[in-house]
Amino acid sequence: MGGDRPARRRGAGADGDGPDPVGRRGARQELPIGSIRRRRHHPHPQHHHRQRGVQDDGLRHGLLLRGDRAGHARAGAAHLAGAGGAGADRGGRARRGGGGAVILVVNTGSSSIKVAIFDDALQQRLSGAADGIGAAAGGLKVGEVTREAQFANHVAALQAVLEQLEAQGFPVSRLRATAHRVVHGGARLTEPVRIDDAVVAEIARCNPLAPLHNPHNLAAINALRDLAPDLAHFASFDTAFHATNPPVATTYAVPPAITERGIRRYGFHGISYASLTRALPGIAGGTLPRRVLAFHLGNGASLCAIRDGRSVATTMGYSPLSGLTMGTRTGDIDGNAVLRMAEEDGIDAAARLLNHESGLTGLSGVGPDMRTLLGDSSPEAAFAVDHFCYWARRHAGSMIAAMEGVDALAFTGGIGENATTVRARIMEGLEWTGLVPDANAAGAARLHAPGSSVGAWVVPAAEERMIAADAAALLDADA
Ligand SMILES: Nc1ncnc2c1ncn2[C@@H]1O[C@H](COP(=O)(O)OP(=O)(O)O)[C@@H](O)[C@H]1O
Ligand SMILES: CC(=O)OP(=O)(O)O
Ligand SMILES: [Mg+2]
Repeated sequence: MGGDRPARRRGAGADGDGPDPVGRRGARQELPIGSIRRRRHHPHPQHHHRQRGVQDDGLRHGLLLRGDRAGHARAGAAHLAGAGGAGADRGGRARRGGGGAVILVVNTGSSSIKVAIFDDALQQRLSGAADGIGAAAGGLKVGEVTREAQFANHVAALQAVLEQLEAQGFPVSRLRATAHRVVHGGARLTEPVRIDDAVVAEIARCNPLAPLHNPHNLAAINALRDLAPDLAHFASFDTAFHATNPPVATTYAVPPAITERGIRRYGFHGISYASLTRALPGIAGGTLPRRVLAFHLGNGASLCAIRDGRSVATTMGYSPLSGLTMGTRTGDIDGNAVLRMAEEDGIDAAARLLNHESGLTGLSGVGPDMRTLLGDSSPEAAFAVDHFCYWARRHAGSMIAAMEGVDALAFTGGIGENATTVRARIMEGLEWTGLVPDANAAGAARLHAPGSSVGAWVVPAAEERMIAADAAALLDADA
Protein backbone atom coordinates (compact mmCIF):
# COMPACT_ATOMS: atom_id res chain seq x y z
CA MET A 1 0.00 0.00 0.00
CA GLY A 2 2.91 2.29 0.77
CA GLY A 3 3.84 1.96 -2.87
CA ASP A 4 0.49 3.50 -3.89
CA ARG A 5 1.09 6.63 -1.94
CA PRO A 6 1.97 9.73 -3.89
CA ALA A 7 5.46 10.99 -3.30
CA ARG A 8 5.59 13.65 -0.66
CA ARG A 9 7.28 16.88 -1.54
CA ARG A 10 10.01 18.37 0.54
CA GLY A 11 8.56 20.89 2.91
CA ALA A 12 5.06 19.47 2.46
CA GLY A 13 5.42 17.04 5.32
CA ALA A 14 2.43 15.37 6.82
CA ASP A 15 2.50 17.09 10.10
CA GLY A 16 4.24 20.30 9.46
CA ASP A 17 1.65 22.42 7.87
CA GLY A 18 -1.48 22.37 9.95
CA PRO A 19 -1.96 25.94 11.02
CA ASP A 20 -3.90 25.35 14.24
CA PRO A 21 -1.84 23.22 16.57
CA VAL A 22 -4.10 23.44 19.55
CA GLY A 23 -7.35 23.09 17.62
CA ARG A 24 -8.90 26.24 18.96
CA ARG A 25 -10.59 27.55 15.91
CA GLY A 26 -14.30 27.22 15.94
CA ALA A 27 -15.48 27.81 12.41
CA ARG A 28 -16.05 25.06 9.88
CA GLN A 29 -14.91 24.39 6.41
CA GLU A 30 -17.66 23.98 3.89
CA LEU A 31 -17.68 22.01 0.73
CA PRO A 32 -18.19 23.98 -2.45
CA ILE A 33 -20.21 21.51 -4.45
CA GLY A 34 -19.18 22.71 -7.90
CA SER A 35 -20.06 19.87 -10.22
CA ILE A 36 -20.72 17.42 -7.43
CA ARG A 37 -24.34 16.42 -7.13
CA ARG A 38 -25.70 15.89 -3.66
CA ARG A 39 -26.98 12.41 -3.26
CA ARG A 40 -30.50 13.48 -2.46
CA HIS A 41 -31.78 16.82 -1.38
CA HIS A 42 -33.51 16.34 1.89
CA PRO A 43 -33.50 19.24 4.33
CA HIS A 44 -32.64 17.95 7.74
CA PRO A 45 -34.03 19.73 10.77
CA GLN A 46 -31.25 18.48 13.08
CA HIS A 47 -28.70 19.48 10.61
CA HIS A 48 -28.67 23.09 11.66
CA HIS A 49 -27.86 22.17 15.23
CA ARG A 50 -24.86 20.10 14.38
CA GLN A 51 -21.79 20.50 16.44
CA ARG A 52 -19.28 22.64 14.61
CA GLY A 53 -15.92 23.20 16.26
CA VAL A 54 -14.06 22.28 13.10
CA GLN A 55 -10.99 23.94 11.81
CA ASP A 56 -11.44 26.56 9.13
CA ASP A 57 -8.33 27.34 7.16
CA GLY A 58 -9.78 30.72 6.46
CA LEU A 59 -10.68 30.18 2.85
CA ARG A 60 -14.13 29.96 1.44
CA HIS A 61 -14.50 29.73 -2.23
CA GLY A 62 -16.83 28.70 -5.00
CA LEU A 63 -20.39 27.75 -4.16
CA LEU A 64 -21.00 27.15 -0.50
CA LEU A 65 -23.31 24.24 0.13
CA ARG A 66 -25.04 25.75 3.09
CA GLY A 67 -25.78 29.00 1.27
CA ASP A 68 -28.51 27.63 -1.00
CA ARG A 69 -28.91 23.92 -0.73
CA ALA A 70 -31.75 23.41 -3.18
CA GLY A 71 -30.25 25.78 -5.71
CA HIS A 72 -26.92 24.02 -5.66
CA ALA A 73 -28.49 20.60 -5.79
CA ARG A 74 -30.27 21.72 -8.94
CA ALA A 75 -27.12 23.28 -10.36
CA GLY A 76 -25.16 20.11 -9.66
CA ALA A 77 -27.80 17.86 -11.19
CA ALA A 78 -28.12 20.10 -14.24
CA HIS A 79 -24.39 20.07 -14.72
CA LEU A 80 -24.28 16.32 -14.55
CA ALA A 81 -27.24 15.90 -16.90
CA GLY A 82 -25.58 18.24 -19.37
CA ALA A 83 -22.20 16.60 -19.10
CA GLY A 84 -23.65 13.10 -19.21
CA GLY A 85 -20.82 12.20 -16.87
CA ALA A 86 -19.89 8.70 -15.86
CA GLY A 87 -22.27 7.42 -13.24
CA ALA A 88 -24.72 10.29 -13.76
CA ASP A 89 -27.75 8.12 -13.12
CA ARG A 90 -28.28 5.55 -10.46
CA GLY A 91 -29.92 2.76 -12.33
CA GLY A 92 -29.49 3.47 -16.03
CA ARG A 93 -26.39 3.78 -18.12
CA ALA A 94 -23.33 1.68 -17.56
CA ARG A 95 -20.78 3.46 -15.46
CA ARG A 96 -17.06 3.41 -15.92
CA GLY A 97 -16.71 2.09 -12.39
CA GLY A 98 -19.17 -0.79 -12.99
CA GLY A 99 -22.55 -1.19 -11.25
CA GLY A 100 -23.57 -1.38 -7.62
CA ALA A 101 -23.43 0.79 -4.55
CA VAL A 102 -20.08 1.29 -2.92
CA ILE A 103 -18.53 2.48 0.33
CA LEU A 104 -16.30 5.54 0.25
CA VAL A 105 -13.54 5.43 2.86
CA VAL A 106 -11.98 8.72 3.84
CA ASN A 107 -8.72 8.79 5.77
CA THR A 108 -7.98 12.42 6.51
CA GLY A 109 -4.47 13.01 7.77
CA SER A 110 -2.79 16.16 8.89
CA SER A 111 -1.78 17.18 5.38
CA SER A 112 -3.33 14.53 3.17
CA ILE A 113 -6.63 12.87 2.36
CA LYS A 114 -6.59 9.26 1.26
CA VAL A 115 -9.77 7.77 -0.16
CA ALA A 116 -10.75 4.34 -1.35
CA ILE A 117 -13.88 2.88 -2.88
CA PHE A 118 -14.95 -0.62 -1.79
CA ASP A 119 -17.72 -2.74 -3.23
CA ASP A 120 -20.04 -5.09 -1.35
CA ALA A 121 -17.45 -7.85 -1.45
CA LEU A 122 -14.98 -5.43 0.15
CA GLN A 123 -12.90 -5.42 -3.00
CA GLN A 124 -11.12 -2.12 -3.49
CA ARG A 125 -12.35 -0.58 -6.75
CA LEU A 126 -10.44 2.66 -6.78
CA SER A 127 -8.14 4.59 -4.50
CA GLY A 128 -6.79 8.08 -4.44
CA ALA A 129 -5.12 10.74 -2.41
CA ALA A 130 -4.59 14.45 -2.21
CA ASP A 131 -1.47 15.54 -0.40
CA GLY A 132 0.52 18.62 0.44
CA ILE A 133 -2.64 20.27 1.80
CA GLY A 134 -1.83 23.77 3.02
CA ALA A 135 1.64 23.61 1.46
CA ALA A 136 2.99 25.43 -1.59
CA ALA A 137 2.98 22.26 -3.69
CA GLY A 138 0.57 19.39 -3.45
CA GLY A 139 -0.68 16.60 -5.63
CA LEU A 140 -3.80 14.69 -6.56
CA LYS A 141 -3.84 11.05 -7.57
CA VAL A 142 -7.08 9.17 -8.18
CA GLY A 143 -6.79 5.87 -10.00
CA GLU A 144 -4.48 6.51 -12.93
CA VAL A 145 -5.02 10.27 -12.89
CA THR A 146 -2.18 12.23 -11.34
CA ARG A 147 -1.64 15.96 -11.30
CA GLU A 148 0.13 18.66 -9.36
CA ALA A 149 -2.26 20.75 -7.31
CA GLN A 150 -2.33 23.33 -4.58
CA PHE A 151 -4.91 22.80 -1.85
CA ALA A 152 -5.58 25.64 0.55
CA ASN A 153 -7.33 23.36 3.02
CA HIS A 154 -8.80 19.90 3.51
CA VAL A 155 -12.22 20.72 2.12
CA ALA A 156 -10.76 22.03 -1.13
CA ALA A 157 -8.75 18.82 -1.39
CA LEU A 158 -11.82 16.70 -0.65
CA GLN A 159 -13.75 18.47 -3.36
CA ALA A 160 -11.02 17.77 -5.91
CA VAL A 161 -10.95 14.12 -4.88
CA LEU A 162 -14.75 13.79 -5.13
CA GLU A 163 -14.77 15.36 -8.57
CA GLN A 164 -12.20 12.84 -9.75
CA LEU A 165 -14.10 9.95 -8.20
CA GLU A 166 -17.20 11.11 -10.03
CA ALA A 167 -15.32 11.42 -13.31
CA GLN A 168 -14.13 7.85 -12.85
CA GLY A 169 -17.59 6.40 -12.26
CA PHE A 170 -18.14 6.85 -8.54
CA PRO A 171 -20.38 9.89 -7.97
CA VAL A 172 -21.76 10.60 -4.52
CA SER A 173 -25.14 9.33 -5.77
CA ARG A 174 -23.65 5.88 -6.00
CA LEU A 175 -22.44 5.65 -2.41
CA ARG A 176 -23.96 3.23 0.03
CA ALA A 177 -22.08 4.86 2.89
CA THR A 178 -19.07 6.92 3.77
CA ALA A 179 -16.66 5.60 6.38
CA HIS A 180 -14.08 7.78 8.09
CA ARG A 181 -10.91 7.29 10.03
CA VAL A 182 -11.13 9.36 13.20
CA VAL A 183 -7.94 9.53 15.17
CA HIS A 184 -9.22 10.30 18.67
CA GLY A 185 -12.43 8.82 20.03
CA GLY A 186 -11.61 9.52 23.68
CA ALA A 187 -12.82 7.16 26.39
CA ARG A 188 -16.36 6.84 25.00
CA LEU A 189 -15.97 6.05 21.32
CA THR A 190 -14.26 2.69 21.51
CA GLU A 191 -16.00 0.89 18.64
CA PRO A 192 -16.93 1.79 15.07
CA VAL A 193 -20.17 3.82 15.05
CA ARG A 194 -22.74 5.31 12.74
CA ILE A 195 -22.22 9.05 12.89
CA ASP A 196 -25.00 11.21 14.28
CA ASP A 197 -24.95 14.63 15.89
CA ALA A 198 -23.96 13.19 19.28
CA VAL A 199 -21.01 11.35 17.74
CA VAL A 200 -19.91 14.52 15.95
CA ALA A 201 -20.09 16.40 19.26
CA GLU A 202 -18.01 13.73 20.99
CA ILE A 203 -15.38 13.77 18.23
CA ALA A 204 -15.25 17.57 18.45
CA ARG A 205 -14.72 17.25 22.20
CA CYS A 206 -11.59 15.24 21.44
CA ASN A 207 -10.16 17.88 19.07
CA PRO A 208 -7.69 19.28 21.60
CA LEU A 209 -6.42 15.75 22.23
CA ALA A 210 -5.43 15.19 18.60
CA PRO A 211 -5.00 18.68 17.19
CA LEU A 212 -3.21 17.54 14.03
CA HIS A 213 -5.92 15.08 13.13
CA ASN A 214 -9.41 15.30 14.66
CA PRO A 215 -10.32 18.76 13.31
CA HIS A 216 -9.49 17.55 9.78
CA ASN A 217 -11.37 14.28 10.31
CA LEU A 218 -14.40 16.30 11.36
CA ALA A 219 -14.09 18.70 8.44
CA ALA A 220 -14.43 15.77 6.03
CA ILE A 221 -17.27 14.22 8.01
CA ASN A 222 -19.24 17.45 8.15
CA ALA A 223 -18.65 18.18 4.48
CA LEU A 224 -19.93 14.76 3.44
CA ARG A 225 -22.87 14.87 5.85
CA ASP A 226 -23.80 18.20 4.30
CA LEU A 227 -23.39 16.86 0.81
CA ALA A 228 -25.33 13.65 1.42
CA PRO A 229 -27.47 14.05 4.53
CA ASP A 230 -29.48 10.87 3.94
CA LEU A 231 -26.50 8.64 3.51
CA ALA A 232 -25.15 6.47 6.32
CA HIS A 233 -21.83 7.84 7.59
CA PHE A 234 -19.57 5.76 9.84
CA ALA A 235 -16.45 6.32 11.89
CA SER A 236 -13.69 4.00 13.02
CA PHE A 237 -11.32 5.20 15.70
CA ASP A 238 -7.55 4.96 15.96
CA THR A 239 -7.86 4.80 19.73
CA ALA A 240 -10.36 1.92 19.84
CA PHE A 241 -7.97 -1.03 19.43
CA HIS A 242 -6.18 0.02 22.62
CA ALA A 243 -9.32 -0.08 24.78
CA THR A 244 -8.01 -3.48 25.95
CA ASN A 245 -4.92 -1.95 27.59
CA PRO A 246 -5.01 -2.54 31.35
CA PRO A 247 -5.52 0.47 33.66
CA VAL A 248 -1.94 0.21 34.84
CA ALA A 249 -0.86 0.90 31.25
CA THR A 250 -3.35 3.67 30.51
CA THR A 251 -3.15 5.62 33.78
CA TYR A 252 -0.61 8.36 34.28
CA ALA A 253 0.72 8.53 37.83
CA VAL A 254 -1.50 11.48 38.75
CA PRO A 255 -4.32 11.86 41.29
CA PRO A 256 -7.60 10.19 40.22
CA ALA A 257 -9.34 13.54 39.75
CA ILE A 258 -6.93 14.29 36.90
CA THR A 259 -7.46 10.89 35.29
CA GLU A 260 -11.22 11.44 35.52
CA ARG A 261 -10.79 14.57 33.40
CA GLY A 262 -9.68 12.28 30.58
CA ILE A 263 -5.97 12.86 31.08
CA ARG A 264 -4.77 9.31 30.49
CA ARG A 265 -3.08 7.31 27.80
CA TYR A 266 -5.23 6.28 24.83
CA GLY A 267 -2.88 5.13 22.06
CA PHE A 268 -3.33 5.50 18.28
CA HIS A 269 -2.87 3.80 14.91
CA GLY A 270 -5.35 1.23 16.22
CA ILE A 271 -7.10 0.77 12.86
CA SER A 272 -3.73 -0.11 11.37
CA TYR A 273 -2.95 -2.52 14.22
CA ALA A 274 -6.37 -4.17 13.99
CA SER A 275 -5.88 -4.70 10.28
CA LEU A 276 -2.31 -5.98 10.81
CA THR A 277 -3.61 -8.47 13.38
CA ARG A 278 -6.07 -9.81 10.80
CA ALA A 279 -3.58 -9.88 7.93
CA LEU A 280 -0.50 -11.34 9.63
CA PRO A 281 -1.66 -14.98 9.76
CA GLY A 282 -2.25 -14.93 5.99
CA ILE A 283 1.20 -13.45 5.36
CA ALA A 284 3.16 -15.52 7.90
CA GLY A 285 1.15 -18.71 7.42
CA GLY A 286 -0.58 -20.36 10.37
CA THR A 287 -2.23 -18.63 13.27
CA LEU A 288 -1.46 -15.25 14.75
CA PRO A 289 1.72 -15.45 16.85
CA ARG A 290 0.92 -15.11 20.56
CA ARG A 291 3.06 -12.00 21.17
CA VAL A 292 3.42 -9.60 18.25
CA LEU A 293 5.46 -6.42 18.41
CA ALA A 294 3.94 -4.18 15.73
CA PHE A 295 5.79 -1.18 14.30
CA HIS A 296 3.58 1.42 12.59
CA LEU A 297 6.24 3.67 11.11
CA GLY A 298 4.83 6.49 9.00
CA ASN A 299 4.78 10.24 9.52
CA GLY A 300 3.25 9.42 12.86
CA ALA A 301 5.00 6.42 14.36
CA SER A 302 4.15 4.10 17.21
CA LEU A 303 4.63 0.58 18.51
CA CYS A 304 2.04 -1.79 19.86
CA ALA A 305 2.39 -4.91 22.00
CA ILE A 306 -0.29 -7.32 20.79
CA ARG A 307 -0.84 -10.38 22.98
CA ASP A 308 -3.39 -12.98 21.89
CA GLY A 309 -4.65 -10.54 19.27
CA ARG A 310 -5.30 -7.72 21.75
CA SER A 311 -3.37 -4.53 22.38
CA VAL A 312 -1.80 -4.60 25.84
CA ALA A 313 0.54 -1.61 25.52
CA THR A 314 1.41 1.09 23.02
CA THR A 315 3.88 3.96 22.84
CA MET A 316 1.52 6.86 22.16
CA GLY A 317 -0.40 8.32 25.06
CA TYR A 318 -2.88 11.11 25.69
CA SER A 319 -2.25 12.41 22.18
CA PRO A 320 -0.28 11.16 19.15
CA LEU A 321 2.74 13.15 20.38
CA SER A 322 4.46 10.73 22.71
CA GLY A 323 6.62 7.65 22.16
CA LEU A 324 8.81 7.42 19.07
CA THR A 325 10.60 10.23 17.23
CA MET A 326 8.26 11.24 14.37
CA GLY A 327 8.19 13.35 11.21
CA THR A 328 7.51 16.57 13.09
CA ARG A 329 6.55 15.43 16.60
CA THR A 330 8.99 15.10 19.48
CA GLY A 331 7.99 11.71 20.81
CA ASP A 332 8.58 11.41 24.56
CA ILE A 333 9.68 14.57 26.29
CA ASP A 334 9.78 15.51 29.95
CA GLY A 335 6.72 17.43 31.17
CA ASN A 336 8.90 19.97 32.93
CA ALA A 337 10.71 20.73 29.67
CA VAL A 338 7.30 21.39 28.12
CA LEU A 339 6.36 23.69 31.00
CA ARG A 340 9.58 25.62 30.57
CA MET A 341 8.95 26.10 26.86
CA ALA A 342 5.39 27.21 27.54
CA GLU A 343 6.61 29.65 30.15
CA GLU A 344 9.38 31.14 28.03
CA ASP A 345 7.81 31.00 24.56
CA GLY A 346 4.06 30.87 25.26
CA ILE A 347 1.65 27.95 24.94
CA ASP A 348 0.95 28.35 21.23
CA ALA A 349 4.64 28.47 20.32
CA ALA A 350 5.33 25.46 22.53
CA ALA A 351 2.46 23.51 20.96
CA ARG A 352 3.72 24.36 17.50
CA LEU A 353 7.24 23.35 18.38
CA LEU A 354 6.22 20.02 19.89
CA ASN A 355 3.79 19.05 17.12
CA HIS A 356 5.11 20.66 13.95
CA GLU A 357 8.74 21.67 14.27
CA SER A 358 10.37 18.78 16.09
CA GLY A 359 11.09 15.12 15.41
CA LEU A 360 12.98 14.36 12.19
CA THR A 361 12.27 17.90 10.95
CA GLY A 362 13.66 19.60 14.04
CA LEU A 363 16.71 17.37 14.35
CA SER A 364 17.71 17.44 10.69
CA GLY A 365 16.65 20.91 9.61
CA VAL A 366 15.75 19.13 6.38
CA GLY A 367 12.17 17.93 6.83
CA PRO A 368 10.00 15.04 7.99
CA ASP A 369 10.39 12.73 5.02
CA MET A 370 12.45 9.61 5.78
CA ARG A 371 13.18 8.93 2.13
CA THR A 372 14.65 12.43 1.74
CA LEU A 373 16.67 12.07 4.94
CA LEU A 374 18.13 8.74 3.87
CA GLY A 375 19.35 10.40 0.68
CA ASP A 376 20.79 13.46 2.45
CA SER A 377 24.51 13.46 3.23
CA SER A 378 24.44 16.01 6.08
CA PRO A 379 25.44 14.86 9.60
CA GLU A 380 22.19 16.37 10.89
CA ALA A 381 20.10 14.17 8.61
CA ALA A 382 22.14 11.13 9.66
CA PHE A 383 21.65 12.01 13.33
CA ALA A 384 17.87 12.34 12.83
CA VAL A 385 17.75 8.84 11.30
CA ASP A 386 19.94 7.50 14.15
CA HIS A 387 17.55 9.06 16.65
CA PHE A 388 14.54 7.48 14.96
CA CYS A 389 16.09 4.00 14.95
CA TYR A 390 17.51 4.24 18.48
CA TRP A 391 14.20 5.26 20.03
CA ALA A 392 12.26 2.68 18.06
CA ARG A 393 14.57 0.03 19.55
CA ARG A 394 14.36 1.44 23.07
CA HIS A 395 10.60 1.56 23.03
CA ALA A 396 10.54 -1.92 21.51
CA GLY A 397 12.20 -3.17 24.70
CA SER A 398 9.42 -1.64 26.75
CA MET A 399 6.70 -3.23 24.59
CA ILE A 400 8.40 -6.63 24.81
CA ALA A 401 8.52 -6.32 28.60
CA ALA A 402 4.81 -5.44 28.68
CA MET A 403 3.92 -8.72 26.94
CA GLU A 404 6.72 -10.74 28.59
CA GLY A 405 8.52 -11.72 25.43
CA VAL A 406 7.99 -11.59 21.70
CA ASP A 407 7.24 -14.18 19.01
CA ALA A 408 7.05 -11.95 15.94
CA LEU A 409 7.77 -8.43 14.75
CA ALA A 410 5.55 -6.83 12.11
CA PHE A 411 6.43 -3.65 10.21
CA THR A 412 3.85 -1.43 8.54
CA GLY A 413 3.39 2.20 7.38
CA GLY A 414 5.37 4.10 4.76
CA ILE A 415 8.71 3.72 6.58
CA GLY A 416 7.98 0.24 7.97
CA GLU A 417 7.05 -1.11 4.54
CA ASN A 418 9.70 0.63 2.45
CA ALA A 419 12.72 1.90 4.38
CA THR A 420 14.85 -1.24 4.38
CA THR A 421 17.85 0.36 6.10
CA VAL A 422 15.70 1.72 8.91
CA ARG A 423 14.11 -1.70 9.42
CA ALA A 424 17.50 -3.38 9.36
CA ARG A 425 18.88 -1.04 12.00
CA ILE A 426 15.92 -1.56 14.27
CA MET A 427 16.13 -5.34 13.90
CA GLU A 428 19.91 -5.41 14.51
CA GLY A 429 19.23 -3.87 17.88
CA LEU A 430 16.73 -6.59 18.73
CA GLU A 431 18.81 -9.67 18.06
CA TRP A 432 18.94 -10.30 21.80
CA THR A 433 15.32 -11.48 21.51
CA GLY A 434 16.40 -14.46 19.38
CA LEU A 435 15.64 -12.69 16.11
CA VAL A 436 18.00 -13.52 13.27
CA PRO A 437 17.34 -10.98 10.51
CA ASP A 438 17.59 -12.07 6.90
CA ALA A 439 18.82 -10.07 3.90
CA ASN A 440 15.87 -7.73 4.39
CA ALA A 441 15.46 -7.06 0.70
CA ALA A 442 13.05 -4.43 -0.59
CA GLY A 443 9.72 -6.03 -1.34
CA ALA A 444 10.29 -9.04 0.92
CA ALA A 445 7.47 -9.99 3.28
CA ARG A 446 9.66 -12.24 5.47
CA LEU A 447 12.52 -10.47 7.20
CA HIS A 448 13.92 -13.24 9.41
CA ALA A 449 16.37 -16.02 8.56
CA PRO A 450 15.42 -19.70 8.72
CA GLY A 451 15.94 -20.93 12.27
CA SER A 452 15.19 -17.51 13.83
CA SER A 453 13.18 -18.04 17.00
CA VAL A 454 11.39 -14.72 16.41
CA GLY A 455 9.63 -14.03 13.12
CA ALA A 456 9.74 -10.66 11.37
CA TRP A 457 7.31 -9.62 8.65
CA VAL A 458 6.20 -6.72 6.51
CA VAL A 459 2.45 -6.20 6.60
CA PRO A 460 1.14 -3.62 4.11
CA ALA A 461 -0.99 -1.03 5.90
CA ALA A 462 -4.65 -1.56 5.02
CA GLU A 463 -6.40 0.99 7.18
CA GLU A 464 -8.91 1.82 4.45
CA ARG A 465 -10.03 -1.78 3.98
CA MET A 466 -10.41 -2.16 7.75
CA ILE A 467 -12.57 0.97 7.93
CA ALA A 468 -14.72 -0.31 5.04
CA ALA A 469 -15.10 -3.66 6.81
CA ASP A 470 -16.19 -1.89 10.01
CA ALA A 471 -18.81 0.11 8.08
CA ALA A 472 -20.04 -2.92 6.16
CA ALA A 473 -20.52 -4.83 9.43
CA LEU A 474 -22.59 -1.96 10.85
CA LEU A 475 -24.65 -1.69 7.65
CA ASP A 476 -25.33 -5.44 7.81
CA ALA A 477 -26.32 -5.17 11.46
CA ASP A 478 -28.77 -2.38 10.54
CA ALA A 479 -30.27 -4.30 7.62
N1 LIG B 1 10.87 3.92 -0.30
C1 LIG B 1 10.91 4.58 0.84
N2 LIG B 1 12.06 4.67 1.55
C2 LIG B 1 12.11 5.34 2.69
N3 LIG B 1 11.07 5.96 3.26
C3 LIG B 1 9.89 5.89 2.62
C4 LIG B 1 9.74 5.21 1.39
N4 LIG B 1 8.44 5.31 0.99
C5 LIG B 1 7.81 6.05 1.94
N5 LIG B 1 8.68 6.39 2.92
C6 LIG B 1 8.44 7.22 4.10
O1 LIG B 1 7.20 6.92 4.72
C7 LIG B 1 6.77 8.09 5.42
C8 LIG B 1 5.29 8.30 5.16
O2 LIG B 1 4.59 7.23 5.68
P1 LIG B 1 3.00 7.10 5.54
O3 LIG B 1 2.62 5.88 6.29
O4 LIG B 1 2.64 7.19 4.10
O5 LIG B 1 2.57 8.41 6.28
P2 LIG B 1 1.19 8.90 6.85
O6 LIG B 1 1.39 8.91 8.32
O7 LIG B 1 1.03 10.26 6.26
O8 LIG B 1 0.14 7.90 6.44
C9 LIG B 1 7.64 9.24 4.93
O9 LIG B 1 8.63 9.53 5.90
C10 LIG B 1 8.27 8.67 3.70
O10 LIG B 1 9.52 9.23 3.41
C1 LIG C 1 -2.29 9.03 14.96
C2 LIG C 1 -1.26 9.42 13.99
O1 LIG C 1 -0.13 9.72 14.34
O2 LIG C 1 -1.60 9.36 12.69
P1 LIG C 1 -0.68 9.66 11.44
O3 LIG C 1 0.39 8.63 11.45
O4 LIG C 1 -1.62 9.51 10.28
O5 LIG C 1 -0.14 11.05 11.61
MG1 LIG D 1 -0.50 7.26 8.75
